[in-house]
Amino acid sequence: MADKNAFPTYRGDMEYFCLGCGARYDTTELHYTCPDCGGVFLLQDKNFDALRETSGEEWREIFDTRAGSKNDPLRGIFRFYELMAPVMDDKDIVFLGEGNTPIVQSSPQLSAELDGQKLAFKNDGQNPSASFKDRGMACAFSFLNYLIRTQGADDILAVCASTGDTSAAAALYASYASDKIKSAVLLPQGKVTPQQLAQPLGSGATVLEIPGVFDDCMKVVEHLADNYQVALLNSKNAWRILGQESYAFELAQWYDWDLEGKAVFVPVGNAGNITAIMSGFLKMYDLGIITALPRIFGVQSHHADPVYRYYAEAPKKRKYAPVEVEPSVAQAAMIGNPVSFPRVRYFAEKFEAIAGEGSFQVVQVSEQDIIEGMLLANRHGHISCTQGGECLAGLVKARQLGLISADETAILDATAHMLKFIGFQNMYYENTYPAEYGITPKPELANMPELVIDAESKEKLSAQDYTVACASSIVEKLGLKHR
Ligand SMILES: N[C@@H](CCOP(=O)(O)O)C(=O)O
Repeated sequence: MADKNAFPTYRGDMEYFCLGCGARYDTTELHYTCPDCGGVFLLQDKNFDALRETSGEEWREIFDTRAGSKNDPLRGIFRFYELMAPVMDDKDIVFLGEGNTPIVQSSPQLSAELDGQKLAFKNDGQNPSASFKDRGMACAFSFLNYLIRTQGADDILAVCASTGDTSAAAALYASYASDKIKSAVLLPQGKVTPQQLAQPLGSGATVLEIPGVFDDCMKVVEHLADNYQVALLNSKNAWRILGQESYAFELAQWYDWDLEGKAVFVPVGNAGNITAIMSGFLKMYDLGIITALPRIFGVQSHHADPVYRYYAEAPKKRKYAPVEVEPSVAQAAMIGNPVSFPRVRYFAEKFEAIAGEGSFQVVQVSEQDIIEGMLLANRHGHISCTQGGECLAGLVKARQLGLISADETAILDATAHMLKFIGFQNMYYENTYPAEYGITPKPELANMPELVIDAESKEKLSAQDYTVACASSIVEKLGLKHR
């Protein structure tokens, strides 16, 4: 019987593997891109075969037992330690409560509105900085701690470009992990929500802005990482990808490791998340922990859709090209040149090789569909961000295209907390969208506060009469009946 509190004794031997030229590098230093060809890296465990000595059933039991662990390093994403980044010691692991986010079944009414579709949201906005990025940061910062402990690394400046979630997460974990780590974040001026902007400021990071979009910021931090001593915390950093694989592990565990008839919808921005999710499912499949892969649907807005465009072409005609983005309410995915595109292509091929054609698809949705997807979900008791709304819109689109049936359970990735993106709801209700979004609010969906009594009337009333007048006005508005 596995001990739920025992930190694993297994240690992997991780190496960087370049998807461009196949070069391999050891992990004694941080790499982001291949020094030989500039390609992106994946991290692979040279000892992975040793994990096959444990059966799928035994792994399931180990992870189920650890789910009840009272040992902090194992309480979050690192309960799947052997599958992720098995080089750190327990003392390296940063645990801020990330992971274990719930999968909430859709309300019966929402399912009925969607023609009987089975669906659920995985609420990754319930992570500490209110987005899925915390999964990746927990892993990447734990690895920085490992470098500090094993190699005496000191005075680390963690940098990232961000649309808002990555910077919030990087700043939070940097402020907690070690006094040897400082954080600086680079944001596209005016294109990060006020809530997201407040997060790195509150965590004490240096917050820098430039005019432009996320893609411009990404190029700048890539330049910094190529030429200066900084630690890049975007998902180009392959340690981030490993942490984000935990989304797939948790999802499988939630469904008791049975993924038959499941389809996972993921918004695609910089494409690190869909990469990690596919990688996670493939690892579990490889080890017999799951015996069926779920189908994967990437979703992109028509205002930021390079990955959709690529897969819309017939396989032989496909040619990747970045796009110029236009304003998007799915602001976290407003990215025209996703750095993880080569990783998506790599894992999508593997998915299709195992699960066949149709196991990986990308659908495109409109801005109008995205915001109304969010509003629809939240009116039925969910806490979906605009990216969750994008997934809902993607599900509707997939149904329209006949790509999914009502009986398949769609799990939608609500990547962040709705409150981070609440300004987009307000703009819809107040009908204040700039024309570039291409959104026309439906007046019947608007919901605004109603003043019960004005300040001038209040002035003229005694305290008791004021209470009665307010109550009378409410009675009239709501049509209440006497008891
Ligand atoms: N939407 C992201 C964009 C950067 O993504 P990353 O996963 O590569 O860090 C953000 O929140 O900044």
